[in-house]
Amino acid sequence: MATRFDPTPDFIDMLPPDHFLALPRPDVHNGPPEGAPDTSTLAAHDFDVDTRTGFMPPQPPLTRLPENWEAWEEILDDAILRKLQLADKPDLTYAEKRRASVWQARVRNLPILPTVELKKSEVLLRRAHHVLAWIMHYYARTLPPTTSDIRIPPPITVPLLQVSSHLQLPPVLTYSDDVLYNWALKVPAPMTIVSPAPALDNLKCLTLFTGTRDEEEFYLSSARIELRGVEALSLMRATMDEAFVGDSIAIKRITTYLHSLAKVIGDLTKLLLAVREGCDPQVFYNQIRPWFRGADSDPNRKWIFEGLELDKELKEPTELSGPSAGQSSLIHALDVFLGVDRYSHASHVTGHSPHRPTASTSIPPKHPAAPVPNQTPAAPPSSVKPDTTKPSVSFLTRMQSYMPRHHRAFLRHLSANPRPLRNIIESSSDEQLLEAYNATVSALKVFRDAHVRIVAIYIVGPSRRGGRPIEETRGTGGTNAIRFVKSVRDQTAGAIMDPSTLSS
Ligand code: HEM
Repeated sequence: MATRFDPTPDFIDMLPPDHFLALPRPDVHNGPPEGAPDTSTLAAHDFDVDTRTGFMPPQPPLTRLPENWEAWEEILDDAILRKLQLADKPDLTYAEKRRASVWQARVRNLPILPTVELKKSEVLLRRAHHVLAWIMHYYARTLPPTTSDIRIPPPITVPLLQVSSHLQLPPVLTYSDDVLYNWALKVPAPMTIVSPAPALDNLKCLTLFTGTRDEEEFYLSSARIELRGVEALSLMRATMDEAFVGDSIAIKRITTYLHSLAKVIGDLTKLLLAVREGCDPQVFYNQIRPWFRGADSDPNRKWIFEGLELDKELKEPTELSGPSAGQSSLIHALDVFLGVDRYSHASHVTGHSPHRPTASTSIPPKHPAAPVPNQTPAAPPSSVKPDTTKPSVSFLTRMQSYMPRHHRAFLRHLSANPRPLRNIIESSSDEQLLEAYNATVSALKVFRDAHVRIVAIYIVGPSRRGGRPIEETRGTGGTNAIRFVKSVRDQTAGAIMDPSTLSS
């Protein structure tokens, strides 16, 4: 959001103590000495949020690691080339089984490549996480369903856990691997000093499990939402600037910004629904989605990370949900900015079925490298019955630990806004401002209405055809899918403000 520049220690000293550039970077491992700026990424100082591409990187992500790590790239290429199939595919042939087992043996025989040199570059680390997590999901999902445990071999465990620890991400495929850092331009951009934002129809993906257009469109629908959402981020920033001024002109401007924000959210809804144009629900449910499943989706098999003893710094991972767009920082940012998060992220919105807890319900949300952010006090609307399941951390809060650490820091910064929007509305007694706020929250609720429809089309419908009961239909993030997305939608509606809350 902030313009990029190169802060020097002198500059840092001149900043007010609460300025975001002066804030400590609590989530950086082995960071710079106290008081010195962190230059571990080009964009560290602006939370890696770009004015043109938002939470997506401004340059297309790295497509291949340097030669030292070519063995990982090759084994991923090989998985794609062999067209590896899901082990629980109903009509799996002998040849397909054989291809998978030969590939798995290659993975087990890989050398354990050192990761020290990767740690010099955020871009290398991201690509390494992408490649290793992709290999791990290929490996786990091609193991015969009869295998008692899913054992991840040391050549994957050791580097994946090292890289993940450095990035402060769980060692599993995340939204950043399959959306944020999984794109390239179809037609290369013209050479200019500042590259323009990619056009929404000029994107393709780098890595796919199935090679289908359906899978590519599934990831790209989120990528397009991220890019269209950039205007939302700039409207948030403009609103926060006006809130600082706080006079009647500022209130009028905020009113206009909120109406614009409602329109942007309307566009996000259209982009979400457009996933139906390129991604077939049956293909999604039966061929694509099973690749994403993390440990949460394996209640009867344990995931065992072999080789932990080879590096004493490594710890048994606890956060192992599959990737979910619930990890999109953009949607979280909208929630936080609008003050909807105290409803949608409330601790009872866990997404878990009370009678059938998932593996993750027993996992405390304490991935050491990815701390779960503080909870805002829950304020559920009276019409929504709280879920009585145990875990006290909401699904959405837990999903923040799967986001790139700079984006997590951005959300934390946004939550610490000293002039929260709802307070401004309550104290302004301005009916037009209230109307604009409610229109924006309603637009977000409409987005979530559409999302409920998408989950019904892509998960509930196909699962019914397969004869599985709706109550057992899980999201890749481990939630009881339809029940959870409906609950977040209802909580969003609960944030609409009653005119009687205005001070007279
Ligand atoms: C075929 C397309 C999609 C399907 C089937 C789908 C499915 C789901 C499911 C099952 C969940 C529950 C959480 C979990 O266990 O993973 C979820 C959550 C979520 N999804 Fe999607 N999703 C789709 C597309 C998208 C897109 C394009 C976005 C926008 C970036 C999005 C944003 C979210 C968000 C923000 C949540 C958390 C709940 C909320 O805040 O409302 N989804 N999705």
